[in-house]
Amino acid sequence: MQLHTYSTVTDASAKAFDIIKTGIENGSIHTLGLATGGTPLKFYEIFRASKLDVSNVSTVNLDEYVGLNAKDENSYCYYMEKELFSHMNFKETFLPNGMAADLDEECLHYEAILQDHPVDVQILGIGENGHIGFNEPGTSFDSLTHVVELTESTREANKRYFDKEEDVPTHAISMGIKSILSAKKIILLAFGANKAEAVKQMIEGEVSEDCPASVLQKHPNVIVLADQKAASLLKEGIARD
Ligand SMILES: N[C@@H]1[C@@H](O)[C@H](O)[C@@H](COP(=O)(O)O)O[C@@H]1O
Repeated sequence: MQLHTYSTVTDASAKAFDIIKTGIENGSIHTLGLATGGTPLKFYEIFRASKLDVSNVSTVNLDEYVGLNAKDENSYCYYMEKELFSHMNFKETFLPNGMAADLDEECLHYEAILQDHPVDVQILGIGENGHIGFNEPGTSFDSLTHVVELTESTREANKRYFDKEEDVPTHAISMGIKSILSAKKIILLAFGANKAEAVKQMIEGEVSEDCPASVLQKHPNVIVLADQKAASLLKEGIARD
């Protein structure tokens, strides 16, 4: 795992975009894995301002809430349209459908989409409890796309986006840990002091299902782009550049 620390979110996000831009321009990125949440907002701002030609690029998103439709401002589908897709010319864009009548069927369907669109670079954020996508602590490292019951801590952390806490969905569809690890390259963004403990567990902790992000230690090509606050609990002297 490589770690790069930056003094600003903008610098770290610009680095993430540079990597993506290079890959798209040299033809090595056919499918881009995308994430939602507060963390990648600056990255998307830089991305959409670039007006990069992405007509040969497909995207797959990590997750979607169950029960929110594409017009719901809190759905990840709405978020992606607003922050990125409506500004760009992607070939095709995929998210799990949280409104599917048969959610288990939708998980299989989404996994088939992933098989057809192997992810070249996956953008990831990290939850305060170490979750990636919506894979909460305890999720099997062998998991594929599945329906998740959100933990109280995740619902609490995400309630800032909703009018009322009871509006926060209780379930989501998420790519599994195994699905995420099949990406050829992973760029994890982590910003803010509230992510410092999760970043420490991810990088220095033992690889354990108690911290889903720790599984990234086993992936051969992971770059963590963190601000200094998120990296503040890491041991002095840990490799960084
Ligand atoms: N499902 C998303 C994740 O994909 C995201 O990485 C994480 C952190 O969110 P934020 O970036 O808002 O801190 O939690 C959310 O629940």
